[in-house]
Amino acid sequence: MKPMKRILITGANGFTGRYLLQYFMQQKTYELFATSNSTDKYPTQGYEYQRLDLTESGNVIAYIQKIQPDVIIHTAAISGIPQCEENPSQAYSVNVEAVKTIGTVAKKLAIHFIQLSTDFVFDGKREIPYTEEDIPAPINEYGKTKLEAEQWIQKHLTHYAIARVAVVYGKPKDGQHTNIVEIIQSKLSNNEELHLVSDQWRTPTYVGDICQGIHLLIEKEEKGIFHICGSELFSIYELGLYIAKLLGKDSCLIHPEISNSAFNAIPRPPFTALSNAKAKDILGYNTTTIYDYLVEFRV
Ligand SMILES: NC(=O)C1=CN([C@@H]2O[C@H](COP(=O)(O)OP(=O)(O)OC[C@H]3O[C@@H](n4cnc5c(N)ncnc54)[C@H](OP(=O)(O)O)[C@@H]3O)[C@@H](O)[C@H]2O)C=CC1
Ligand SMILES: Cc1cn([C@H]2C[C@H](O)[C@@H](COP(=O)(O)OP(=O)(O)O[C@H]3O[C@@H](C)C(=O)[C@@H](O)[C@H]3O)O2)c(=O)[nH]c1=O
Repeated sequence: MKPMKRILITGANGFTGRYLLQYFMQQKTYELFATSNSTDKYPTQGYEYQRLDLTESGNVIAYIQKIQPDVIIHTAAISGIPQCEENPSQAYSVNVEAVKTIGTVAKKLAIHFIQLSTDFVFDGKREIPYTEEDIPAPINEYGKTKLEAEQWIQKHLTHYAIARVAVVYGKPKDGQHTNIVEIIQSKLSNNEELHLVSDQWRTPTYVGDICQGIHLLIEKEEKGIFHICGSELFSIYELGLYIAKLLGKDSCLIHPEISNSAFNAIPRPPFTALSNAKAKDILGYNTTTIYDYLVEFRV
C-alpha cells in the first residue's frame, strides 16, 4: 500500500487554514500537520499541531526538516489590509520573508509547495476578468507583499502552485475574522443598515471551494498560478442586494457608497474579477454559488 501523503498546513488557526485542515481530515487519506502563530485554538484529534512563528527562520527550517512533509499548504499571512498599511515591515516579514524561508526548505526537500494568494495583486483598472496571464500591478502594501511572494516562488521553485482566491466567505469560528457575506447576512437578519461599496467588483470565493481546488492541485500536481475563486461577479453593493433578495429581506437597509477618504479609505483595486476558466479546464474545479451557500446549504 502507498504511504499516506504528509501535508503541513500553515495558518491553521486562520479562517481558510482551519477549513483546509478539517477538509483534509475528512478525506482520511493524509497525515496532517498544522502550525500557527499561537497555540491550537480549536484542538481536536487527527493532526499534529505545533505553535510556530514563521518569522523565526531557524525554528521553521528545523520543524520542516523534522516532519518531512510531502506537501506544504501555506495559508499563513498578515491578511488585514489596514494592518499591512500600518505595519509594512511586519507584513513584509510574514508575507514575503517567511515564504522565502519555507520555500527554500521546500526546494531542498522536494516538497510540493502551495501558496495562497490574492486578487489584490492586480490594480483593478480593467473591465473584464483577469486571467493567470495578466500582468499584476498591486496598489496597496498587502498586494505588493503577496505579489513579491508569488514572484519569488515562480523564480526559485519548480514543484509549486499558487492559488489566487478573493473575498473568501463561509462560517468563521469564534476568534476568526468574519467576511462580507456573513456581515451582510447577519445585519439584514437583524434589520440593521448596511453601507456597501458600489465601485469594488469581486468574484467571491466559498472557502469549501478553496479546499476542493487545493485538493485537485495536490492530486494533479499541476504547476503554476490558478485562480481558485467563485464564478459570480458582483460589486459589493450588488452582492448585498442579491443576498437581500435571496433571504427575502428589505433592500432599503442597504446604502451604496463610493470608496473615498471617508469610507473604505485604504486604496483597494476597483475591479478584480478573476477568471477561473483555467482551473475549471485543467483541474476540473467546480464552484459554489451564493445561492447554493445561502439557500441550498441553509447556513
Ligand atoms: N480572507 C480573504 O478574503 C482572502 C485571503 N487570501 C489569502 O488567503 C490566505 C488565508 O487568509 P485568511 O484565511 O483570511 O487568513 P487569516 O487572517 O484568517 O489567518 C492567517 C493566519 O496566519 C497566521 N500567522 C500570522 N502571522 C504569523 C506568523 N508570524 N507565524 C505564523 N503564523 C502566522 C495567524 O496565526 P494565529 O491565528 O495563530 O496568530 C492566522 O491564523 C492568506 O494567505 C491570504 O493572503 C487571499 C484573498 C482573500
Ligand atoms: C465591512 C465592509 C466591507 N465592505 C466592502 C469592502 C470590500 O470591497 C469588501 C470586503 O471587505 P473586507 O474588509 O472583508 O476586505 P478587503 O480588505 O477588501 O478584502 C480583501 O481581503 C484580502 C485578504 C484579500 O486578499 C482580498 O481578496 C479581499 O478579499 O466589502 C463594504 O462595502 N462595507 C462594509 O461594511
